[in-house]
Amino acid sequence: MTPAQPLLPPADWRDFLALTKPRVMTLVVFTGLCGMLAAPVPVHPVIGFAAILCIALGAGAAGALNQWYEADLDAAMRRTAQRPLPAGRMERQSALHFGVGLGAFSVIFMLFAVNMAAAAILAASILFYVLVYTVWLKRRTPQNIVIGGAAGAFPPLIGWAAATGEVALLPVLLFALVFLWTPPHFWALALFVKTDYANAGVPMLPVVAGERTTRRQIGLYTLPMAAAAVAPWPLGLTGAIYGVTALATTAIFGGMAYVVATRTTDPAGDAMRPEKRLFKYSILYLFLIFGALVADRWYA
Ligand code: HEM
Ligand SMILES: CC(C)=CCC/C(C)=C/CC/C(C)=C/COP(=O)(O)OP(=O)(O)O
Repeated sequence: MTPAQPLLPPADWRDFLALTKPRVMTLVVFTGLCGMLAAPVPVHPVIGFAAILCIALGAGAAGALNQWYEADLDAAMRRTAQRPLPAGRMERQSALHFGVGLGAFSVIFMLFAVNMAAAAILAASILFYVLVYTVWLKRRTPQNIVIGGAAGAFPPLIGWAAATGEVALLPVLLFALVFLWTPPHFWALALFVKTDYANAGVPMLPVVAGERTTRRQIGLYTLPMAAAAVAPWPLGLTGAIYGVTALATTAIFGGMAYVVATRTTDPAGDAMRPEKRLFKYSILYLFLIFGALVADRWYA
């Protein structure tokens, strides 16, 4: 008979918050909010608040279920070893119950307080992140983040659907923008935390295909991403505030991606490696471009 495992002390609220990956969630919520505010239909503030709350809770639930499933990987990586499960501050079961409960609540609340379309897309994005990305693809293929990254591209569609009850060309282009943005965003980071993924046995592109291929792929994905970013203006879906901001911020993104794509060695003395600069800018970029979308709708 094996001795009973000692029970962990009850986890702190901060540990439950950490399960929701709150820093990544800020951008997920922001793109959802902007998708909602860019819709041609004004939303009642209470409905709008409920929709954004549901996106935040749903994304948080997805983050918790991701951490429940991959506590072993998180334990093997320096960047993630201090999360509540690998650090031993929480039982795995607690993370599972928290994730399932929060996810179910977010979808049901969205259904009754907002509408069916928004609830259905929210449910799809939670399931996509947890089942398609985390369970199915992450440990199997370096294309994991290309396909699985679709989960993080849904929020602008959810926001739009919350306002209008349907989807349209503009939110589909916003989905495409975030979808095509994800590989440069993530692979830029993966270039400088490559050893972490190698240690954990996760087949991320720099580990499996090497640095040169990863750099080239970052450059390649940036081209259709730029097209998706700028397209709403010539298509007449937005005005010049969005168009000019998209052109300028995307040109900067393109320039940085070009440097990353064509760099072969890590030059000594470079204070910040180009891929680190691109990763940081990728986050600012989405904030700026989605912010411009709302400014364009409201002030044009
Ligand atoms: C499968 C796709 C993605 C992967 C694998 C990925 C991975 C990562 C990783 C590993 C980090 C760094 C550290 C961390 O905070 O855990 C990060 C940071 C970040 N990601 Fe992503 N990401 C993806 C998609 C997205 C999407 C769709 C968004 C939002 C639209 C996003 C927003 C952010 C933000 C805001 C940060 C900075 C967090 C901070 O300040 O610490 N990511 N991402
Ligand atoms: C609306 C909704 C349900 C959205 C959820 C989708 C979401 C939060 C997408 C962002 C993707 C993300 C955080 C990937 C992190 O990868 P990882 O899990 O491999 O990162 P890690 O190594 O830090 O655990």
